[in-house]
Amino acid sequence: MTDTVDRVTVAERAARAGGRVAHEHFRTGIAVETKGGTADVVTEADRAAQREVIDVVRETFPEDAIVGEENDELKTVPDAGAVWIVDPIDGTTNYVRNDPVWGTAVAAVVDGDPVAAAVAMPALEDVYVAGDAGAVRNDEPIAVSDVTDPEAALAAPAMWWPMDRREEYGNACAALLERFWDVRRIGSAQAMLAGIAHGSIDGAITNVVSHPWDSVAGVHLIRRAGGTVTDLEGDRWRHDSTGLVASNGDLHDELLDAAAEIA
Ligand SMILES: O=P(O)(O)OC[C@H]1O[C@](O)(COP(=O)(O)O)[C@@H](O)[C@@H]1O
Ligand SMILES: [Mg+2]
Repeated sequence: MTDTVDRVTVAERAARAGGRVAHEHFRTGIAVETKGGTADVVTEADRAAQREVIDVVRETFPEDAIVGEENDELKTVPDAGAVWIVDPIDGTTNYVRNDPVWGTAVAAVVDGDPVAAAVAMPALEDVYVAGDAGAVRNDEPIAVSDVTDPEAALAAPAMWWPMDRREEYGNACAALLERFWDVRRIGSAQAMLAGIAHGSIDGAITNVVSHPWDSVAGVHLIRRAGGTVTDLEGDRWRHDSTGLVASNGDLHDELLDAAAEIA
């Protein structure tokens, strides 16, 4: 039986490998497809990168379940057992518009609890890893910000609200702008959560149910970097929670207040 340290090593190896495949196709004019007739975009690079991630995971953990954004992998996280969660390109809209803010996210959970995570951002030459010891970027320890004054803080409306919930999206932005210095929206949820983990962003709110591939790796990074992630009630966030409130810890109550105004 392999242990948590092996899962951290494999998460990093798989994210780097998937990210390498995606990066080979970056800024090459790859064909852009849409999912379900919406502006939700996908490319052959997403599918190829996911296959690469899964191949690397399977070398060491052939029996574990796999949740993945693309293809016909599982779409929800089983409650029991060891599971890998893969977003081959988080920020595909950025990717197809030649913006370097996108990443390959890999998380490992056991019985619903994250034990390892890695987010590779090859176009920025950054790799984030969270394991038992803490969180690192390019092997250097990272930590959440020490901003305590809301009026000096940067916060993000997180994830995505469908067209029939745009009023809530507006409410989230308004609630943040009333309290904080400014908002951030960078187009990749995992990159944004990694931003909270390394201190470039101080918090984030949403009232939607996040896709596990958009959230679990980044949530684990934030916790390992000293931050806090809860649901809208302030209870510990899980992959199936409704809503997500992430922060550097000090600003958490202020962010919970903002999140309560979304709906
Ligand atoms: O909060 P941010 O950084 O602006 O990004 C949010 C966006 O990132 C995403 O995670 C991108 O997802 P995909 O590119 O994997 O579809 C979306 O859920 C959301 O639209
Ligand atoms: Mg995604």
